[in-house]
Amino acid sequence: MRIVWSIGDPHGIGPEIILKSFLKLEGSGHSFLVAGSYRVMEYYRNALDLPVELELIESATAPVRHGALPVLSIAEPENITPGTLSAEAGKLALESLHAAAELCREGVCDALVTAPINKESIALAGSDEKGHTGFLGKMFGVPSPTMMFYDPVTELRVALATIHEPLEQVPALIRKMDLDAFLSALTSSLKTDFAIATPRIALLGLNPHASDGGVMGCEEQEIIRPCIERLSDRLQVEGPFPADGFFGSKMYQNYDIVVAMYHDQGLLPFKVLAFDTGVNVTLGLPIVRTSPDHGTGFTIAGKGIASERSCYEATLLAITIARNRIKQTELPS
Ligand SMILES: NC(=O)C1=CN([C@@H]2O[C@H](COP(=O)(O)OP(=O)(O)OC[C@H]3O[C@@H](n4cnc5c(N)ncnc54)[C@H](O)[C@@H]3O)[C@@H](O)[C@H]2O)C=CC1
Ligand SMILES: NCC(=O)COP(=O)(O)O
Repeated sequence: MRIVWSIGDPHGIGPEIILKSFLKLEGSGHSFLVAGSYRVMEYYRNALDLPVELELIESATAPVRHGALPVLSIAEPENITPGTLSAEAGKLALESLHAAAELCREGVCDALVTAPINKESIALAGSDEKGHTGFLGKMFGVPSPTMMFYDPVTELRVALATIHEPLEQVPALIRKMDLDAFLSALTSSLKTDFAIATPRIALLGLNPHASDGGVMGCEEQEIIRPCIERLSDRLQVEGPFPADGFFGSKMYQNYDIVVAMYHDQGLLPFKVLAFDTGVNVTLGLPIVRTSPDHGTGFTIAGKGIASERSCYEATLLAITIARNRIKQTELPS
């Protein structure tokens, strides 16, 4: 497989975790490429004294010296200042993401692994995107890709019904969204990307205690429960479960995936359980995209102490999903 890493925010820990992941993956039989900036990669390689040979390439198909990490230069920033917000950094992050995704669309690379971007820096660069998921959704004409997190150690999977939305808008969005279509698409993606034939899905409630029969809120009775009933003969969906005890009691172990109604409801427990090893996956895109589960880590950028584990796991998962998709296309129809 050929994997492209988009460089992420050049002032964050992205370049460092890419370099450290490459040291672990070089010799794995797969090939790797960074879309971003040679100067930035060289800066972190030198500052952190990481023994990676870099090679500047003009095109993604150019031949590369054995053992070197090729870097496709998308832009070369004037200033590299770890831990700072900047429009130039945000612009490079987005341009690298676009170029890397194009390489996957063209079939030059088999999967995209994105290093973290900083949402404030991309806003300074003039973007109104809230992250990779929305950016890639627009780029590939997929209106609502699904954000899912996977921990390869515990096999915990968490998907989000709503993603980067202000909390006050969540109930209206849950009412407005097509939850049936969301769950059907989730089931299909788990089949193709994770080879789970009949995924068992747990839906969390929106309100405290899943509203205790309507005592504190009504979305469970009006939206979530009817959806589960409608789908009961087609999909394995259960709930709505009270969110507060669901993870602590390990109920999640009875399911292939947990659907949280909003960002922090799902990601808070996920990151408590799996921060180091967790992976962010975008489901529903024509290309394979994974990412570490953490952000740009500005307070530790340039210090050499960032863990590459999540980026490494994201890269392994991207390879697995790319393989699973190929296997699916080879199945008799
Ligand atoms: N995939 C992506 O592009 C993501 C981007 N972000 C963005 O990143 C920016 C910073 O977000 P924060 O909320 O501060 O989260 P963060 O994940 O960057 O940092 C949270 C804490 O975890 C630590 N940390 C993060 N990654 C680490 C690693 N690999 N090794 C050791 N320690 C690590 C940081 O030092 C900090 O103490 C924001 O703009 C956010 O929106 C956040 C999550 C994912
Ligand atoms: N909380 C997840 C996150 O911020 C990453 O979002 P995305 O960049 O994968 O859309």
